[in-house]
Amino acid sequence: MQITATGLSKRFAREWIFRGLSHTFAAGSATAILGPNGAGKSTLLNTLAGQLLPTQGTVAYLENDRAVAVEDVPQRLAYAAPYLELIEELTLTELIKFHTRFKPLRPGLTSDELVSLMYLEKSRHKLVRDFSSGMKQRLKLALALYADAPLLLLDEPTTNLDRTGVAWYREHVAATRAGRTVLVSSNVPEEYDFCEQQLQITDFGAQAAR
Ligand SMILES: Nc1ncnc2c1ncn2[C@@H]1O[C@H](COP(=O)(O)OP(=O)(O)OP(=O)(O)O)[C@@H](O)[C@H]1O
Repeated sequence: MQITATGLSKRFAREWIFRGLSHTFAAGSATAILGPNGAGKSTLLNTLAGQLLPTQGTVAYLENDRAVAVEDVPQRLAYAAPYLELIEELTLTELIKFHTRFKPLRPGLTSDELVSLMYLEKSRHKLVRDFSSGMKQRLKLALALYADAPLLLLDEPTTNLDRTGVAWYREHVAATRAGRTVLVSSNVPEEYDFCEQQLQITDFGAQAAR
């Protein structure tokens, strides 16, 4: 899916978070959205995904040369972020079953295979509430990486992951990124060094707005 931002600007109250951002995210490309804490990376991801309305400017989506309406973006979107919560009252098996009703896995991949890919076989019947923070992050990532969705948004993807977890993320993002438009919001090179493009949010930030 191609995403074209034109003159995109977002303001919360009196504060411009970014302003005048025009950029085309080509179908199949991977872009890192970089900037310090609070610079507006998550806000930009959410605006590009159509989850937040821009204050000014537009976002347009194109899939196989056809325009996609913003209300049809969520079904094409897989999103992992620290602020997106898992349903903690469910067991792993229940959660995958529930989640994949709305966001199916890529063709041919079963829920059992997903559990194996996450190395969580022993935790099938454990409540997600009782997972460690690293296990929860691996679960969030796996549900996004292995979703059948052409747009993949990863916000600070290695949050809570140890060295093994980071290596796992890198292996599985490499295995699943082909053909998808990937946006990674990050401060950590090992999260985004596979991205061929980088966008510095501060280039479109408060200073640029003055
Ligand atoms: N709903 C909101 N209402 C008002 N201000 C908001 C809202 N969401 C974000 N902000 C503000 O927008 C700015 C950018 O926040 P954002 O979370 O996008 O930054 P970030 O670059 O992703 O930060 P981090 O690296 O810490 O995750 C911050 O000043 C934040 O307080």
